[in-house]
Amino acid sequence: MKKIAIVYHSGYGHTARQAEHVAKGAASIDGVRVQSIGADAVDAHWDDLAAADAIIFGAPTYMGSVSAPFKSFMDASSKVWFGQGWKDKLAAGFTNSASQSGDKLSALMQLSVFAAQHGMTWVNLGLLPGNNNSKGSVEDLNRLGGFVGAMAQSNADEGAEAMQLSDLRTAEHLGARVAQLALRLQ
Ligand SMILES: Cc1cc2nc3c(=O)[nH]c(=O)nc-3n(C[C@H](O)[C@H](O)[C@H](O)COP(=O)(O)O)c2cc1C
Repeated sequence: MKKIAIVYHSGYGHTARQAEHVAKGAASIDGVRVQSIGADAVDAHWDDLAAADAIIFGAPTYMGSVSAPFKSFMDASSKVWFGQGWKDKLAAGFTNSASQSGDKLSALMQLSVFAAQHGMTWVNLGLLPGNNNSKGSVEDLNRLGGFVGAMAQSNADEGAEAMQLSDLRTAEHLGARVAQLALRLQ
């Protein structure tokens, strides 16, 4: 069994829903066990992260970067960094924000640099952009056109239940991709 951990923060539930779909995608692959961990509850789960084959990081984009509780988790992980305890594990990332762009790429770049500092191997989204030609639509997978990780956009005046299904399917794709790659590294 390959172990996939998802560490995420969500202030208002949108990124939590995105995380659920990353987990759903990973769990759809045989031979994989998935564990979702709230970034603010990580203290009970350092051993689980040490045992994981892959860790997928997720945070909402707040002020053009990952949210503060997620950054606290990043800083707390420096204890692991000293011993390079996550070296060569797979890593991937996802983020969600209100604007179509909203500087989500900045948050994903933070996550990928974070993974690199830990010596992890970054898994990109592996999808061509959707909704970028005259036949495209918001229903397209990867409609926001990210490459580094999975993006989702949530209207500022709506709850997580109103999130775009295409963004949730894109999250599922990322989870499944990480699980498949983890299995390839037997
Ligand atoms: C403090 C704060 C800062 C935010 N900054 C951004 C931003 O930089 N770009 C953006 O598009 N949306 C921004 N938003 C909107 C959130 O990204 C959006 O509401 C998101 O769906 C929240 O995810 P969550 O429910 O998982 O917390 C911000 C929201 C808050 C509360």
